[in-house]
Amino acid sequence: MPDLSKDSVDIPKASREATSASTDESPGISATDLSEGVSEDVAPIVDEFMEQAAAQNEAAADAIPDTNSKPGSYISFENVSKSFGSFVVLKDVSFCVNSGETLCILGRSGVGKSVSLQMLMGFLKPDSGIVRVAGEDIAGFDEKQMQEIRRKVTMVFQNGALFDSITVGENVAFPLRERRELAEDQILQVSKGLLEMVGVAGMENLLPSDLSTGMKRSVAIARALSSQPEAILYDEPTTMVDPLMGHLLGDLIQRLKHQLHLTSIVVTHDMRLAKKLADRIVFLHEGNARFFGTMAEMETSQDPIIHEFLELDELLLPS
Ligand SMILES: Nc1ncnc2c1ncn2[C@@H]1O[C@H](COP(=O)(O)OP(=O)(O)OP(=O)(O)O)[C@@H](O)[C@H]1O
Repeated sequence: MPDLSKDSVDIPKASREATSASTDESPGISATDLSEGVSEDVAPIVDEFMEQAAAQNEAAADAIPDTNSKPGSYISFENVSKSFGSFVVLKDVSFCVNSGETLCILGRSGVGKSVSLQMLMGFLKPDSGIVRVAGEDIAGFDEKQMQEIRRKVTMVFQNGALFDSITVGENVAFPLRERRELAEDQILQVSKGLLEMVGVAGMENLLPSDLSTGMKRSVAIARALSSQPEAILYDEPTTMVDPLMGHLLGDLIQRLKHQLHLTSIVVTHDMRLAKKLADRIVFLHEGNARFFGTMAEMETSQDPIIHEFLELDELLLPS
């Protein structure tokens, strides 16, 4: 099996405290289970690539400084405010995501969900408050420092944001080529395997314009994985796709979390997805983080605004 690591680092097995609040942990699953269904010729290299990513993510979690003797959050908003002119979008908003956990950001249209993601990526700056990513306060970061953060935290946009003029395979290979750590044949094998893993096998030679919305999103996830990120931010991953594709994308995000110890933030209107994925939820309403807690806590909340939101969802999407 090829040694994928340029600087072969002996990463210690993570000994950190388990911080996940979810009830569906799958401790028996390893990174290699992700390559189930990947063709035999590329499975070994994909397994090794994924094991390397999982080990890096465990080491990254260990590297987050503790806060008050507790494991620190990988991502947090601390009293963040953001306005455009006189229009206040976020007012003193706080929430956090621990390493390996999934946070879902919920709320009606226009409450600042996408603005929050853009601040985490450094595309927008907060007016006040602290935005912490990978444990670091990024408020004062310049573009070069943000590029370093974007190596660790990547975003999957609604439209996939693929490069239109190059093939699907080249899109997925792009981050691998940039890193210059693999030989060309290894790059092709990893790209092929990642596409098979996310359910779009054999599409390497197509252009993004040949794909459906759901397929573009799957390819965008494969491209995100090829950069071995520590965290992925998903903007409305199941919007505008059919229920089956939505289900497949949800399952994929879930498997990546468990098998790669990926930290995830999912902006969604899809309560079924939130129920499936969220360790915690932040519910934005009129500029405030109206609720921050688990789905079970949200469902038993006495807050009339939360009630109304959940009831409306039941009406629109009866189970
Ligand atoms: N760059 C910008 N300049 C001015 N206003 C902006 C900018 N970006 C976002 N806004 C405004 O901020 C508000 C929040 O936008 P945002 O896209 O975060 O909403 P959202 O919660 O993601 O909504 P949706 O669920 O409809 O996508 C909106 O009123 C939007 O018009």
